Amino acid sequence: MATPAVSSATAEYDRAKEVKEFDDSKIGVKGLVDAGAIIIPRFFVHPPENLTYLNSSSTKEIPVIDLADVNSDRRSEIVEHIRLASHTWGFFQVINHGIPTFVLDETIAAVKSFNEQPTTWKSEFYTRDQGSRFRFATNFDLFQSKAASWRDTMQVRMEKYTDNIPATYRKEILAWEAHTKVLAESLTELLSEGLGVGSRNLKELCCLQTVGHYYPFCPQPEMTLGTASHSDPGILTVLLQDQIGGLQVKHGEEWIAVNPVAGGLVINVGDFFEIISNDEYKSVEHRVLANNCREPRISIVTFFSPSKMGDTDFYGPLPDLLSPEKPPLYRNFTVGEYIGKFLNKGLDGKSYVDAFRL
Ligand SMILES: O=C(O)CCC(=O)C(=O)O
Ligand SMILES: [Fe+2]
Repeated sequence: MATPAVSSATAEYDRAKEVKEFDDSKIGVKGLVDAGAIIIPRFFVHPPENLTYLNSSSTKEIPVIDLADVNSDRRSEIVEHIRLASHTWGFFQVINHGIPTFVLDETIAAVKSFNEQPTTWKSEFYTRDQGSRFRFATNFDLFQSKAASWRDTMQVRMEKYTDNIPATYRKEILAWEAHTKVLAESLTELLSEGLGVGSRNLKELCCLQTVGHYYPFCPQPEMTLGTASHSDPGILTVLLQDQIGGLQVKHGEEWIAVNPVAGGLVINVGDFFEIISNDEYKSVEHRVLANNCREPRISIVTFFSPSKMGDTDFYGPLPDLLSPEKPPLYRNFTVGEYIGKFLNKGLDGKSYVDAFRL
């Protein structure tokens, strides 16, 4: 008797069960590696269309911008450099940004150390509870995405209280956030100058959220990703990576490696900035390859997002940028409407800005 074909519904069911078992184990991807996995669970396998150009051979590089003389008569030159980078790439790196090297090193060390604590201790923090100020989990979109990615993430939600951050790492994370906030404000100013609009509105707009990613060695790096392709939803992102590499940014049809620059930070424009700049700045898709090194890859990412999230707080292209020749390219919308779309679908390769395009 012929074996009945497995219906896709059954396959979906099995997948859901396996994902849940993994999530319930609270061991994270690192736990799988520690247990000696040489084959990745099938729910981590990405479809071929996600895995194109994994070994990108392009020699192009995103711009590296030196901020050392930002308060000298070179300022307008730097503003133009940043404007152009944000327009054509949506990504650039900064050096001499004012954050001391020891702060960068200690932040990376703290995230590494947290992830390398015994699984039983770490699993106490493993949760998907959005209300929790400090948490740890494999992929925030594990249950929404079509394929899981080979990384674990700790997430800090900054508010008045910081006592949920484990004491051992509190000092490092708070120092990183304090420094990054100053840098992001100064970048927002430079980006506003590039648009020819005042920066006050944007500065007031921002609240921040930090994640620390841990990409352990992946035994089958050609079958999965570390982070699936996406664009960041917020205004601006500041990203600190160690020396392993693997971050790639989409440029036309190509994937370009964002190679680590010693002491540098990666800056990228988020979807909100693309919209309020009326497409002057681009929010660009990026992804991280599954790590094929024995050494884990660590990155710390701080997202600056609109803080006013009420039902009556509308966002859209900045009125100063509009004229009869330059009509708005987007309708106005609330942050809630936007984030709802993001959380429902997870990282699925493209941004949601088109949902608001006129
Ligand atoms: O780990 C990285 O380098 C990038 C992560 C990322 O794109 C994100 O968290 O939005
Ligand atoms: Fe991102």
